[in-house]
Amino acid sequence: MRVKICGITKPIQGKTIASLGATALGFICVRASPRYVTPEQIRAVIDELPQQIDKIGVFANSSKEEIAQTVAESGLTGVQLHGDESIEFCQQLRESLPKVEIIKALRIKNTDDFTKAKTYTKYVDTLLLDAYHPQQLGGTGKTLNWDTLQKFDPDCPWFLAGGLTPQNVSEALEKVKPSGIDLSSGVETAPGDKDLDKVRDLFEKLKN
Ligand SMILES: O=C(O)c1ccccc1N[C@@H]1O[C@H](COP(=O)(O)O)[C@@H](O)[C@H]1O
Repeated sequence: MRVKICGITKPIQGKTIASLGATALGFICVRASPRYVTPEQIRAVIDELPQQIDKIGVFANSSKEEIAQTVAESGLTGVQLHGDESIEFCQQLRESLPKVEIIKALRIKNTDDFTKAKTYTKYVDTLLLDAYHPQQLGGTGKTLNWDTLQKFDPDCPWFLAGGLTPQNVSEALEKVKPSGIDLSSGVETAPGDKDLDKVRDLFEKLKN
């Protein structure tokens, strides 16, 4: 199973989290977020990482040009679209960045959003489901209702996100069978500052 730890800001934390077992690290490219990092800061983290780990930039309603420029400057291998990006936008971005993994994130408000999520599967590489919050785009610590996700089985790989912690991840994975999980605020001491003990605890829980 893929394990993505998101909201990395510090090279030493990125390197340690990769060595603990993360398969992907995420970098917030949304300026309004307290976890925002510039392309130069992302590059400084990526320079310390093993080649095989996925390096995902998180964007929300950015232009294709801005995304492409950030990818080129930083060395990202994937982009997570966490805003209101349309199917057409995802399709065009995939054409212009054919070697980059395109992940469409959907913030789930009600069960209609599962149907909406499935309409993207042909046009992206991966889906990500996060919890809806009226004021914040992500990194909210809010969980999805995992019971409603038991039958979610799209035609492409998908990440479960939203409020996952070392304490609740086992319960989530008993109920839901995603291709990967994504954690941010559940393994932090403060926004953008990862708690390495919590990350260790997470990987211990995932071994069982
Ligand atoms: O983390 C942020 O600040 C953020 C800002 C804008 C869009 C997405 C953001 N984070 C994403 O939120 C989810 C879940 O986070 P959490 O585990 O509930 O804290 C995760 O996919 C992050 O990539």
